[in-house]
This record gives sequence, structure tokens and C-alpha cells, in this order.
Amino acid sequence: MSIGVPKRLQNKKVSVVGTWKINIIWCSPTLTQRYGGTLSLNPGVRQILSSPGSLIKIVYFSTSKEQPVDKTKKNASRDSNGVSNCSKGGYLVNGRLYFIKFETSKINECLDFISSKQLHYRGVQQCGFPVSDKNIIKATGGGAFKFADLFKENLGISLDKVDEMSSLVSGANFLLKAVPSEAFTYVNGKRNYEQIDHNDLFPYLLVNIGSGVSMIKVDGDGKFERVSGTSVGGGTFWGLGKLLTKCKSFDALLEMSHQGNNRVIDMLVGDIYGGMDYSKIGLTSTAIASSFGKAISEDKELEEYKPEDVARSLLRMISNNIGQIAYLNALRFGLKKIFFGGFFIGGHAYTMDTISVAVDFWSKGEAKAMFLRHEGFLGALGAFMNYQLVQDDSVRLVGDKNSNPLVEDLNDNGIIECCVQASS
Ligand SMILES: Nc1ncnc2c1ncn2[C@@H]1O[C@H](COP(=O)(O)OP(=O)(O)O)[C@@H](O)[C@H]1O
Ligand SMILES: CC(C)(COP(=O)(O)O)[C@@H](O)C(=O)NCCC(=O)O
Repeated sequence: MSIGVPKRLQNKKVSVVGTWKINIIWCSPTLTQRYGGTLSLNPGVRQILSSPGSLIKIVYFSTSKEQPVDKTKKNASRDSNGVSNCSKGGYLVNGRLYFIKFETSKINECLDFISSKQLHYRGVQQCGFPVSDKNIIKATGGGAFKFADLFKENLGISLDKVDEMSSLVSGANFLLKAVPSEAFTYVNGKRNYEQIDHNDLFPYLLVNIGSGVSMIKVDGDGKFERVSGTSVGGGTFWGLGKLLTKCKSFDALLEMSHQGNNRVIDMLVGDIYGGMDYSKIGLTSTAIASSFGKAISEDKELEEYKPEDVARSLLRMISNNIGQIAYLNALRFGLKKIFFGGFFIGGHAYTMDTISVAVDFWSKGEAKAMFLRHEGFLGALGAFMNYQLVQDDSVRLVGDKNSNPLVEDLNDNGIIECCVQASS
């Protein structure tokens, strides 16, 4: 699910007469007037929360007074509060996107977070302008349905549901167009950041590996089709892994897979062909012929296998399978670019390596797997983008780094410097 919540933050470093708490999305019709005076704009925050099967993701936008203003840049009519006139009319509000996730089982921590940061208040307040009586935040994914009552009861928030596939696509398109170094390939243990040509982005295949896997052919902004999917995804790895290894957390399972050796359980081509390659069909002796296949012939109970090896085989099986299905779908539609998102990947080297090798192997080097730095936040980000579509008061993230120099690179926390364009 994805939710958009407003937030008010006090700027402790700057004393402000008339504290403005804005939710940019909701106040745009009067934004011009309100900015038009001698007002100081306190950090205005709004955020989106996304909670599907296993993780709740929050994306929120916050303006910040401390942010340096580079007056040498285009659109440099920004005032000291990070607000500037926009060449296309309206205002640009400079700020940052923040990304946070919680395990769904810790929904209370998520509610506390929202509450402690007052993310659930929205609207402009003070100076005679009332806060809106409606607390509505955007939400996408299953959690938007599952947690609707919980959010209403605890925080008085209504969740405005946004379609999950369309959110994934909006989020991916924004990141690919707006954020430098968002996409990278993973080859021989190294990330190679890709310069995405905005004019040559579409079409591409978006593979979102969450609990299950969705494969979406993206032809443009808002133009997409979910062409395939598989139920063998991140939930399978975590669920089956938990049963097989008894490990208590996803991170522990992943860590185990680091230590393991899949060859102990997987049946390799060499195991079948007496240590030889099967070169006639392009299979080396070390290629996996049958995942978990060795367990058939060995007279061993599950407990006799190291959980690390089991975890490794499982991770490899699932990643390989997804890579292969992704490639087949790319082939089906003649797509050369395949972007992988979703928290299953988790920036995990072995997962990315397996997916990359699978795509490379099956495509004979024709297609390449690319990964996204904000992999798991596509839906939440897309729900955030949805505000502009449902509000008359257009607010949108200004993202194209070429046309808008306010967009900076992201730092290691995944924070994105960006600005919101609010119409007058
Ligand atoms: N801390 C975690 N807890 C649970 N699952 C995690 C965690 N980190 C990564 N994952 C993986 O991410 C998957 C969920 O990915 P996500 O993109 O959040 O999809 P969903 O929308 O289905 O929750 C899980 O099935 C699991 O494989
Ligand atoms: C139902 C879902 C879209 C939900 O998204 P998720 O919470 O897994 O990210 C996804 O799990 C999925 O696409 N499953 C695969 C179903 C199938 O095509 O067989």
C-alpha cells in the first residue's frame, strides 16, 4: 500500500513568525497568494506510505530551510526559503524525498513514526489558514486495503488507494528520468551505473520482485501493460527459506545464503555427465541441471544439510528463474532493457549476479539486466506522483536533471534532492 500523508516540522534553527506547515499537494490553489507575502516557509512535508505483503514503505517530501541555494543555477529566482518562481508558472519548492521502510509485522512502529513526526497532519496552517479537516494519504498495494481501518482508527487518516501497477510504473519512470545514477548493471561483482537516455527510455520491461513478481511492459508515462508474472518470488524465498532453515528473519536468511554453497544440493550438469560439459547445447559442467536435485539421491534428512547451503540453492533457484522468465518476456516483445525492482533484490550481490547471468545467458548477451537504487520504493514513489493526477491543484515532482538543474544526485541514504512544482 502507499499512503500520502502531510507533515509539519518545526525548523528549530530559524525563528519564524507565522509558522507555515504546508502540505504542498493540498494547498496549491492558494500557494501563490500564500507565498506572495513576507512569509517564511517552514519545512513542509508530505509522504507516501506503501505497504504490501511484507514491508511498509514510506516516501515523503520535505522542504528544508537549511538547504543551500545555488543562485548560479537556472531558475535561480528561488527565495531563501527554497521556493522559486517556475518558468512554466506556479512555484517550485525545493526539498528532498525521504525513503523509509518497516516490516509489516512492525506496523506499530510505523504508526509511531508517522505520529512522532506528525506526518499525519496535512494542509497549511497558521496565519489564518486552517488545516484541512481531511487527512488523506495515498496508498498502494495490498496494505492500502488491509490497513485502512487501522490508519483511520489510530491516526484518523483515510487511505486513498492508487493502483499498484500504475504506481510502480510512475515511480520507475520518475527515477529513470530524474535521478542520475539510478540504474546500474551488475557485472563481475561491480555496479556499473548507466546513463539513461531520456529519449530512448521506452519501451522497457519492468520486473518488480516483491512477494510475487510482476512483469510490466512500459511504453511511456502512464502507458503500460502487465504482460506476465510469477508467484515464485521474494515471498517464496522468504517463506520456503524460513521453513527449510528455521531462520527467524529475512536478513538472517540472506546472510546464510552468503555463506552457503549451492553445489552441495543442486544437481549440476557435471553430476549428470560424469564431470563433463554438455557443450553441444551450451551447458558447462558447473551449470545447474536441477535445483535441489542432489537431494534425491543422497540419503540425507533436511537437518543433515547446512542451512547456509539450502539458503544458497533457494536464492539461486528463484533468482535464476525470475531472470529467465524476464528475458523470455523481453524477447516476446522485443525489449532490450529490463529493469528489476522490488525488495527481494535488496542490493544483494548474489541475487543481482544470478539475475544478470541468467539474462545474459538466455539472451546470448543481447539483453541486459539493470537494477534500481530505489528498487523497493517504486510503488510508494508512484503513489506520491499520483497526487498531481487526482488534484486539480497540480503538484508534480520536477525531475529531469537536464531541464531542471535543481535535481541533484542522491546520497547514500537514498535521499533525493528534488523540487515540487505547484501550480498557482
Ligand atoms: N526485512 C525484510 N523482511 C521481509 N522481507 C524482506 C525484507 N527485506 C527484503 N525482503 C524481501 O522483499 C520481499 C518483499 O518485497 P517488496 O518489494 O516489499 O514487495 P511486497 O510489496 O510484496 O512487500 C519479501 O518477500 C522478501 O523476499
Ligand atoms: C499480486 C501481486 C501484484 C502483488 O504485488 P506484491 O505485493 O507481491 O509486490 C504480485 O504478488 C504478483 O504479481 N504475483 C504474481 C501472480 C502471477 O502472475 O502469477
